[in-house]
Amino acid sequence: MSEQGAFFQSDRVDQRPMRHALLWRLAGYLRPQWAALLALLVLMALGAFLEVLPSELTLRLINRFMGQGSLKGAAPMVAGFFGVLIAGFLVSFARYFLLAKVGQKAMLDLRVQLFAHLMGRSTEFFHRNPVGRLMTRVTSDVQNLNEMFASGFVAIVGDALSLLAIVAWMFWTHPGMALVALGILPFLLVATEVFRRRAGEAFRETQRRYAAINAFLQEQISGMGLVQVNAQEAHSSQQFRNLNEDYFQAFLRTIFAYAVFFPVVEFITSGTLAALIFYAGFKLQAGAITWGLLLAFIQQSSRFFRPIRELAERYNVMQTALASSERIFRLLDNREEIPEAPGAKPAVFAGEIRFDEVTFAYEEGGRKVVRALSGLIPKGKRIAVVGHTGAGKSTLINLLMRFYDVHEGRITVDGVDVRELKIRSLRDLFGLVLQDVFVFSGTLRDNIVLDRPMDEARLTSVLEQSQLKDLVGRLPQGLDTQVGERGQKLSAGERQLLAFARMLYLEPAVLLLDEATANIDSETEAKIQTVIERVSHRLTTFTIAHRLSTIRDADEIWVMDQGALVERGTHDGLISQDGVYAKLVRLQFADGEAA
Ligand SMILES: Nc1ncnc2c1ncn2[C@@H]1O[C@H](COP(=O)(O)OP(=O)(O)OP(=O)(O)O)[C@@H](O)[C@H]1O
Repeated sequence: MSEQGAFFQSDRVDQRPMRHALLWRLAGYLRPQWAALLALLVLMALGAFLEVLPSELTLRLINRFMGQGSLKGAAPMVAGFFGVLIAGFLVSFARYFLLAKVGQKAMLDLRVQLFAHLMGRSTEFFHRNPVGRLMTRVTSDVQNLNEMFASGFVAIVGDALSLLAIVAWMFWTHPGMALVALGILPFLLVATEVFRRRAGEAFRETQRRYAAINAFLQEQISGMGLVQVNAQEAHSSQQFRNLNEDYFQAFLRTIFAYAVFFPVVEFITSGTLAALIFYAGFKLQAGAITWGLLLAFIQQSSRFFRPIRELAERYNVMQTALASSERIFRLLDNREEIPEAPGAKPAVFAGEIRFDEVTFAYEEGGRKVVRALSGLIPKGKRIAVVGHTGAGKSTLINLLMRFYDVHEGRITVDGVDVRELKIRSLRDLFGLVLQDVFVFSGTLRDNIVLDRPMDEARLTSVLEQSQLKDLVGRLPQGLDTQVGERGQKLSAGERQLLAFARMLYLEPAVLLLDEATANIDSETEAKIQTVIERVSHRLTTFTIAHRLSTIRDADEIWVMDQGALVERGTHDGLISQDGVYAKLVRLQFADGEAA
């Protein structure tokens, strides 16, 4: 299956989800706005009443004044007629505004809830769910729900009230004529049902194709550099073209269904009008009805068809929205999170962090990435981890920070299992500097301080310590320089220095460092080394080292191989052992790096 195919598959939901449960849950988002909903109901009832009133007035005006051959005394009725029209306008305005407000407010709550929920998911969850798909949940799926609130739920009640008012008026005025007008119903229902089936599937297909275009765009634009470097432009353009062609075809099928449905409804409507006039002709001849009544009936009949036609359209909107809500609720029900023990304690690090026979695999029953690893990180010491690519070094950081939980063994901070500690306080112990530094769009200052309280003195000292002072001095707007999305305006080395500044501002107890392997010029490299030197005198450091030259002074070096700790000791000790570490050093030396 193609990637897009997989995307559709994963986004496809049962078209017949448990509707009642879904609707009930959705209604929960409207419940806090019960007062506005009540007002809407009143407005809709009023609107339905105001819709039949003009016909009643027409009937009376014609019967009374056409019969008497003069318009004397008609002024109050005509004024009343205009009054009703103006009131109808005002009610319709208030109804529209309130309806949109209720829908948007519900969406606001849902989007905020979704984002908060996303922030609570585990790292594993994000590894398994592509960004594009999660974006769709919070944006277009929520938008579909808005359609449902705006033109679904509440509007259906409005349509039903209108229908009720019209039918009631018809029967009250002339039951015989009402029955003729209602004779249209079976035909209209059959046409609507056929349309609903045809258009419904085409409409959902359009939505899926549109989601695929979004997902493709998201991926391609984020990876545009790679597309251009690998001369993939033509291929990508073709893929994009294919996706759009699919969307176009699906859209045409939807439009076809609409294009057939509306003329059919017009035809049925005209037929009914003809029947009504035919029937009324006999009645008029017999003097059983008046001209006014006939005209008022014709007026109401055309109003009567509108809500029915709209109910058919709204059905499709409801279907799409239900599918979206199913996906949204599936996300909201996702419980993949790192659990915090009920009586979790705040983390205190005064002595040591210990890995105790730790074993871990990323997937249940999968390959063990860390195997029975034991080791000690004493406060104030420098521990370095080395090993081949994929040996499991970064995984140790993931476990320390509790992005994942160990499967066997335990990790303790001053003797307390990390699973017994408050997650926030555990993570606050660590200052993380990874190879791939994430920079948010915003200023340099925002990126260092993040959401922590602003402290100018501390910031100045941090700039000094992290060797960022020169860079800030060179920039025309200094700390207020916008760094661009993902920090594009900074070099890899500058981003590293920024990560150090961010970490130092946090004042953590332990520095977790995954050394950058990216090409950094020797001047920046030297700066980074100076920062590390300074920091390591104050903090406990746990470094994943790629350049072995940088860890000669480490208090202990852990050598990992396929998840296991195979050697440990100081640089000199390990060199004299002439084992794996000595071999790694020789290899790097041969590669041209000073060992
Ligand atoms: N999220 C993940 N899901 C599944 N497997 C993973 C995940 N992250 C890492 N792995 C696998 O776990 C193993 C160890 O990865 P880890 O990142 O710890 O290695 P490393 O020693 O840090 O490598 P490098 O030096 O290249 O950064 C690798 O084989 C990797 O493919």
